[in-house]
Amino acid sequence: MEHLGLYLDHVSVGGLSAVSLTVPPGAVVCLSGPSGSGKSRLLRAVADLEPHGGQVHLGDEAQASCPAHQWRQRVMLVPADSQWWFEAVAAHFPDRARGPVPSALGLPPEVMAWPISRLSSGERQRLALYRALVREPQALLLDEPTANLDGDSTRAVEQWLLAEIRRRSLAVLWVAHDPEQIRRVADAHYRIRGAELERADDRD
Ligand SMILES: Nc1ncnc2c1ncn2[C@@H]1O[C@H](COP(=O)(O)OP(=O)(O)OP(=O)(O)O)[C@@H](O)[C@H]1O
Repeated sequence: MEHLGLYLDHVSVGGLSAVSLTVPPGAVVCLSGPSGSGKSRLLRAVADLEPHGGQVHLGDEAQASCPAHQWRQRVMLVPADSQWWFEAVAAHFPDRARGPVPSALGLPPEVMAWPISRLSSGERQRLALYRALVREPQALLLDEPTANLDGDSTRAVEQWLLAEIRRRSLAVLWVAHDPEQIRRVADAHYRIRGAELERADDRD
């Protein structure tokens, strides 16, 4: 598969104006900022789920010239609260992914047979990440992907995600609050300050 970067060119949504940044293929760009500063809305704009100003490109393809459902398949949002439609976990996965889930997720082999209703928030979050990856996107938009996990699970999921991101050369925008996590996973880190994004120096 072709390796494509994600490019935001003067994207404006809500209180954020003119956000420009580049996410190279295989790289993680972290976004942080106060609660309510617009991180989730920015991800939704990049996923073409929210009206916005400016342009987003995946490689040389413009979001505006791509049908929304195709764009969202290629630039996939994993929201903080994942949505599930069917009763069983397996029904949300293609046949080829209904076997055992990766061991790094810390879930038992029978998880695919479980009803969605019994999943804990952390189990849902890990399965939502796996569901996104098996759909083979080219870019991932992760909204606090480990928010419901304990420290050990967080480390395991981070390592698994990073290995998949490198192996698949995915361009990744990753919203995170924890400075330690940002240090571990980010190739670049931007912080929202007021209406703007500023490059953060992680030694401060
Ligand atoms: N569709 C919408 N229309 C108008 N305002 C909205 C809409 N969606 C969210 N907002 C507002 O935009 C602001 C930014 O919301 P957003 O969810 O992006 O924040 P956030 O930075 O992700 O916060 P948190 O860290 O708490 O998740 C909030 O004040 C929110 O109430």
